[in-house]
Amino acid sequence: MGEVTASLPPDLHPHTYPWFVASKYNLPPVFYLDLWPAGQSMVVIADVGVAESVAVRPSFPKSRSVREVMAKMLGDDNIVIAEGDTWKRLRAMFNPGFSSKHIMSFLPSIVDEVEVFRAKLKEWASQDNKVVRLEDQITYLTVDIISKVVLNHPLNSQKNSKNDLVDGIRIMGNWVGTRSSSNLLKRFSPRVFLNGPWYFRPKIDNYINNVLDQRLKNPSPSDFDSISSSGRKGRKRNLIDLALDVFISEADPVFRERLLPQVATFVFAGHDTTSSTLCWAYHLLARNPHALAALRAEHSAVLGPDPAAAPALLRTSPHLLNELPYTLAAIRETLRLFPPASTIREAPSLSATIRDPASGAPLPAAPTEDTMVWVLHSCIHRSEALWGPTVHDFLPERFLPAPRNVDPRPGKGGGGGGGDELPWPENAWRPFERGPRNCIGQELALVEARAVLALTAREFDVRAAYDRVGALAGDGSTWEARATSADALQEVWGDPAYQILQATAKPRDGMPAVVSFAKEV
Ligand code: HEM
Repeated sequence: MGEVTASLPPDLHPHTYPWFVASKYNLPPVFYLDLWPAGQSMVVIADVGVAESVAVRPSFPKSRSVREVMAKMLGDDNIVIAEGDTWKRLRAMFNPGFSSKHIMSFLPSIVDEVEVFRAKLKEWASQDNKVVRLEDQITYLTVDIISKVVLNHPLNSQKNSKNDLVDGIRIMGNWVGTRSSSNLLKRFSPRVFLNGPWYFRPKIDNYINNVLDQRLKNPSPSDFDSISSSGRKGRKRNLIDLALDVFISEADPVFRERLLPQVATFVFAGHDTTSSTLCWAYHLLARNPHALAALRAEHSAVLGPDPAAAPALLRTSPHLLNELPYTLAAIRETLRLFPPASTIREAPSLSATIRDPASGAPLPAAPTEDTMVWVLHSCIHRSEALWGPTVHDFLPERFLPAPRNVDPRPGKGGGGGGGDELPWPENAWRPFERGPRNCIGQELALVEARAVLALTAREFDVRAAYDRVGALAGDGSTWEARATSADALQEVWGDPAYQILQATAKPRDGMPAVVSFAKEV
């Protein structure tokens, strides 16, 4: 392990290391990793069949370490860590609010927020070579969107980035990264205490409580009308309305107390993974001109030649978002290469339920007491055995239906026009996990990501600029506390952009980037 860590950046996300360990020692797709004293020992699951028998049938409970962190950050019994009947009731209450039809009814509000972001891109592109922290900026966009979807509350953090909710959630994300750091000095530094939930949770709770008070006093605000996906005007139901329905029908006396952690969880889980995904999408598109060209061509074909007319068109014809298969494929491919999350479970004993992936025989004794059972998306998504020799390449085509699911790059088996069919193994794409505890917000994430790319990718080139990270020193971002040391190794898979742990997996240093007006690719 020491040799592997020495060859990688010290702040690399813990979910990336096992891939390198497995490759170096040619390990099977299920193996133990003992990280003591730096962390809890774990069973790494990089086999799709075994992943299914941990997360899908049956679906084992979330691991103790995840429960502890999430409870501290967002409150006990929040939907991500709740189990049994408590979880079932919450999931049933909120599922309808995340159906694709329901999510599409929010598209006009999403487009409004993307327009604010688009104006900012325009401003940055007009300033010669300005460097921005892309992750910060996209987070303001995604947190504003989730606040509208959950609470119908305009956070306006894109226009004024400071408020207790956004600051608190971001600084606590930092706390998660530092408290799990393999650097023990960092892990036990006073900063960990000061940036932790002890200080920020009350602020976050207070902010949400104030919004909830207003909402509960006024359950039917007049600004609820929206254009539905069918084009009809109707009343949009925020997640909070769905919860209110249950409150009214069941007269639940502890409703308010239980609602707070759910709202905090939706705001947290609903912005940060989507924001990283968009950073990676811009980055990968910039590095892969063939994909950027195909994406732009699709936008022109479906949304018309004038990018400035696209926001109005999407507001009145939300269904057009479903006619962008290449854009969706590009987002799926982004999530394959840079999955922002995964699932860590607690299984009583793996031998009781799972079979050896190679022989199909029951596993020999595989004790899992006090062990994290980690379905590792970063290993499954980068397995050459599953995805073939192009596993590290960005090829959205693999997610297109036949006959378009071929490698389009010259010389790849098709005599200059592409030709090799790209594998997409069943169940091996699992960024939202699968089974009953899969991501409730996946439809929202995919709608948001498509809307952002559809309304910005044609007009702007957005490029990571790690060589300019110094220009961001002193910018007051929460990223400053985690700035990568200039002496440290700064590349993984030949890319200066790699994932670090900051609540979820985020691009290091918040992805310094330069925005310019689009050139032909
Ligand atoms: C690209 C964006 C996203 C990714 C990659 C992602 C990924 C995941 C994953 C892997 C899980 C399973 C976690 C586990 O088993 O411990 C999960 C669960 C969850 N996600 Fe997401 N997520 C995304 C966006 C969202 C959004 C927009 C929301 C909106 C509120 C959301 C809300 C949740 C919730 C509430 C759960 C827990 C569901 C349950 O246990 O019933 N996520 N997500």
